Amino acid sequence: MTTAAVNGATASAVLVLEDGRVFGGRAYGAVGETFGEAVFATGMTGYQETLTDPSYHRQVVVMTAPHIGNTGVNDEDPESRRIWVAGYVVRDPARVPSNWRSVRSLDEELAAQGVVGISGVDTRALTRHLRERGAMRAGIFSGAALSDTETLLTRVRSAPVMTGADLAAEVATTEPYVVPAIGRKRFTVAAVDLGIKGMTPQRMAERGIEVHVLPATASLDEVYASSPDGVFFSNGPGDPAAADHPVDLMGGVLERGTPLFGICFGNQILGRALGFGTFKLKYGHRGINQPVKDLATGRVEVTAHNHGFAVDAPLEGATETPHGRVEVSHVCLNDDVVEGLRLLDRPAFSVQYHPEAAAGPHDAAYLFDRFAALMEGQRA
Ligand SMILES: NC(=O)CC[C@H](N)C(=O)O
Repeated sequence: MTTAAVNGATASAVLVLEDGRVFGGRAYGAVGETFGEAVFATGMTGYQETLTDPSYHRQVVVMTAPHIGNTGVNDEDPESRRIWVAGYVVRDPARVPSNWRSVRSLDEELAAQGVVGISGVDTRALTRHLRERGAMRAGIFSGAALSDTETLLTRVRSAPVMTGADLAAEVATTEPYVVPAIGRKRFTVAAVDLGIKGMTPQRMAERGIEVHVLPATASLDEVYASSPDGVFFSNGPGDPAAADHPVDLMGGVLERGTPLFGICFGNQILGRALGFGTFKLKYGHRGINQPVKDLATGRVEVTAHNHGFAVDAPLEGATETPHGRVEVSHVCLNDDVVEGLRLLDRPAFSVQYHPEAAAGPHDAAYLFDRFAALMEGQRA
């Protein structure tokens, strides 16, 4: 086996961070090399949903939970058609997966999909490093890709950065498709796919909504082709500051006054469409137990998050925008980051977190009901 030197010891795979820190481990999943932004995710469960969330495109995901792969891989839990993470970092992979739904091991699945990973990493030290220094570029190298640290570091430092990356169209559907309502059809929604997770249209379908999922590049005419009762903007990868087309598209929807709902990237797009800026968080929110406060009710929800950027808006009071007044509706109790926006003069709102909860707690499922109520209200 090819080995590389890390702190005088040998390793069959290395993780090289752009600031020069190197972690040794063993090849996990596919053997080779990969580059991306190193970020940590704290969910104790739901690794399949994490791996297949298109918002993780171009990111090297570090799992803080020490045992990964225990329940293997099943064919029901993926949130999209493939694994999107650019690389995967774990401490202690399951040797023998065990679950009634499991059809193969995670190691096999990563290898089959060509996802380069590394195991045996001191993920606590790595997470503390990323928390202190911030998310940064990284490379994982194993097999023939191993080389001296200087060479690998030069390559990591020439990989693309996340800031300014316009990635939605790389992961979104290229063809429109329809997710039928379950039971009686009550509403039609046009959903702009910026990297949508499969559970999102599912949660709408469960509420009698027929969802017309459209490519990220859809025009305003295409959005309105199905005569929708509401328009939805999904989660997705990349920097919202680079997502000019979705911002323009949303501006058109706001002008028409159609009920509007956005999740995660969709919240950042709403922020921009209203004239707010967005900024990069030092290390982001990625996990399934983040406390969020609904400022209108004072109620605290435990929620799923996956975001590295945030909207820059005042937490208190209403702000005048070209589309009427807006207020921050939700805030993260860990760090006061904006977690939701609500327009006061238009039927439009969005959240930075994940009410579809795949994986994660279902505290925020009421937001899909709120969207249905907005559409009901417009009809009356
Ligand atoms: N899950 C998402 O929609 C993520 C949005 C954006 N790419 C961010 O990292 O903040």
